Formats: sequence, C-alpha cells, structure tokens
Amino acid sequence: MNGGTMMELLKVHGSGNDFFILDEKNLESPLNDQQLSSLAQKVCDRKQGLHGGADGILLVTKSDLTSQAAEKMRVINSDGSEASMCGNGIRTVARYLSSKNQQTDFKIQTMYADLEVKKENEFAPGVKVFSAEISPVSFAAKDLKMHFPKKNQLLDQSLPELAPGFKFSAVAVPNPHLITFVDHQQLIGPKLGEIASYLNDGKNPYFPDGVNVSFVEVLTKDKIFVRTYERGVGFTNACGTAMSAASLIYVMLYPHNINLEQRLTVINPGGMVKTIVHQRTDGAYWISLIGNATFVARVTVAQPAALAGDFSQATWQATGEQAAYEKFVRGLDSEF
Ligand SMILES: N[C@@H](CCC[C@H](N)C(=O)O)C(=O)O
Repeated sequence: MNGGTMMELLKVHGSGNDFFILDEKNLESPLNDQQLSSLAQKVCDRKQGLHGGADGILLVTKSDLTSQAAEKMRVINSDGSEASMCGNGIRTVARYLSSKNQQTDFKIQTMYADLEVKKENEFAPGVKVFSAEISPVSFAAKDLKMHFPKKNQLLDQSLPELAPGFKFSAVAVPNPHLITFVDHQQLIGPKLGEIASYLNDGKNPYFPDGVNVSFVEVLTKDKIFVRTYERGVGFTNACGTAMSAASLIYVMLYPHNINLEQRLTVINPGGMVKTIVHQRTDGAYWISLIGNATFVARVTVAQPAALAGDFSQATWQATGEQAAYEKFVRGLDSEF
C-alpha cells in the first residue's frame, strides 16, 4: 500500500461477515474518531457505499505503549459505532499482519486485551484459515451493560418481559451477546429480528447500549447453527464473537453433548467455523475461534472522495480468492 492522498483498503471477510481493512500507516494523516465513524457509515452503506458496502471497518494502528502486541485493531460497525472486538475481523487482520510482518503466531491489541492469533491449515484449497483467542469473558451485568431487575447475570433464564417462551443467556466476550437456543422454525422465523431490533433501538431499558443477539439450533452433539443480528449493523452472514459466545453457553448448558477442549463445528448463514472452549486454572473461560480469513479485493480511492462518500473513481482489484471460498461453502451445503 502507498501513501499520498490515495486511501488503500483491503476488502475481506470471515464467514461472509465482510469488512474493509484500513491500515493507518498508509494514510497521509490519521483520521480522528469522528472522521472514522463517518467514513465507516459511508463506505459500508449497502446501497451507496464502496462496491456493495460492508459490515464494518477494521482499522489497523500502532499498538499502545502498554501493549505487548506491535499492532492494534479497532472495529467500527457500519453505523459508525465502535465495538470492543470482532472475531471474524481479527482473523483477517491476523492474516494481513502475518504476511506484512512475516509472522505466523503473534498477538494483536484490541480494546480490552492483547489476543493471540495463529495461522492454521487451509479449510480447502485456497481457503486461508487463522485462529484467534476470544477473551476476556464475563457474565456480569455491569460488563454487559445489561439491566434486568435483580439479575446480576443471565444463564438460561426466562425473560417474560422481553420474549415469553424463550430462555436467554448473556455473556460479554468482551462485546455483549444475548444467546437463546431454539428449534429450526424459530431459527428461521421473524422473532430474532423483532427481539434484536428492539434491544438495539437505543431506548429500551434492558440494553441501552445495544447487544448482539443470536438464535442457536443444535444440529448434532458437536455441531450448532448460529444466526446473529449484530449491534450496530443488523443481520450479518456471521458474527465470530457470537459464535464463540454461543459455543461457551452450549458447553455450559449441554455438558452431556460437548465438553471443554472439544472441537465444535459452528455453521452460519455465510459458512462455517470451528470453536474450542477452554477454562484457565483461575476459572476464566476463553474460546479459540478458527475460520477463514479471505481477501476479496484490493481497493484504492482518493481520501477526500472517500470522506465525502464519493466512490465513483474507486479502483477494485479482485484477488480471485472468493471463488475458492464459494466452492468450499457449496461443499458444506451438500455435507449438511
Ligand atoms: N462481527 C463481529 C462483531 C462486530 C461488533 C459487534 N457488531 C458489536 O457491536 O459488538 C464479530 O465477528 O465478532
């Protein structure tokens, strides 16, 4: 990537959860938070944005002095809000930094933690894979910014005031997730959208800052399907932290099906990942999230034009990797 007034972006995805990676090093001058938020809204817009938009921007910056990592990832949702973590995104940033710095096993700083990332074997020819540590994990209402009267945490509990007939669990990994196990009709039905859009309206008393909401269907003992409505975005093809959160809650609620340290297959509308739930000696949980890190295209756009939301002169150079990914997903369809 070059400097100058051209902005260079990398279009990427993990399980079809798509982003533009923007490396601050390549900008003439760093963007302030307001410019970054406004850029994300413009670039990611699915109708007027850059080449069909995206679910967010992943900003790569130099790490803070307190961090052991060399670089930091910031996650800006398509509505311009900032999230503390992105499980699908960090794998693509890991791949980007891995080839830039010639490393295969290293740490990336995120808002609350330095997280371990690692190059893994390809899922299929041309489908590059990275794993990421998902942590820290908390069930505390204060970390979730969750307000249900007399509930300091939520593990498989009814919330009739929110949605009668469902049982909810909440976990921050560290971004907030609300998880419920459902049957297939509920998984594909309208209820997820109804609950999640209410909880992300900015006015509700339960999650005033919003929450990522997932419906989970158990397919077999070691295979679940996760459908997610993301805070700051809406329905996405997949959410890596949601699949990690769902895997943890699955291990806790269904110990007769799956245990700690066992590999779980997580199917999502955009593809598939593998997860492993771990517990440290101090009792803290963490999750390994293993999945594709696909580079779709290299993009250039003049920085002032991008900030103004004008993408008419942007260039788009496809990597050719998407075809391999689509072939891999077609193979999953026949398998499941
Ligand atoms: N898609 C991401 C999560 C992105 C942040 C989320 N929308 C939030 O606001 O917490 C993932 O793969 O984890």
